[in-house]
Amino acid sequence: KRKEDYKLRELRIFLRDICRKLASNRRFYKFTKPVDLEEVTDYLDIIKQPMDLETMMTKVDMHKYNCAKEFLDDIDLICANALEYNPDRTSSDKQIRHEACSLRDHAHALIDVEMDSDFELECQDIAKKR
Ligand SMILES: COC(=O)N1C[C@@H]2C[C@@H]3O[C@]2(Cc2nccnc23)C1
Repeated sequence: KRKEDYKLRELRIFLRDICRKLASNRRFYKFTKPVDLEEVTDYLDIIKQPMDLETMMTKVDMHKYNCAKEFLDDIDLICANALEYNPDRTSSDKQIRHEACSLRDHAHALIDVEMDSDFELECQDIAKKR
């Protein structure tokens, strides 16, 4: 329906801005592009559903997100993947796990601050029907 499509267009504009802010934060550099599978040859043995911020920006443009919760589910996937692939008590693993938790918390905080909660509830109703 036309009114629903206007709401989803507003959601896409909002999600592109969130994605841009996260991808421009140097702390989240490791999460901006897919893990290089030629460099990290065992990555897909461990991580069954890779995700990154560039892929998420493409998904926004392809109308894959019908509410902010679906967007945050992919942010949570980026974080869970990093915790799973980098579990050791080495400083490098600890650092990427910290960065992943920071990405997750920043994303949820940005959406809670900038998103009208009634608007998200309307989007979640649209998402259920699609
Ligand atoms: C989201 O990013 C990650 O989970 N990782 C894990 C990989 C292990 C380590 O760091 C990553 C990239 C990399 N490339 C070459 C050699 N070693 C590494 C980034």
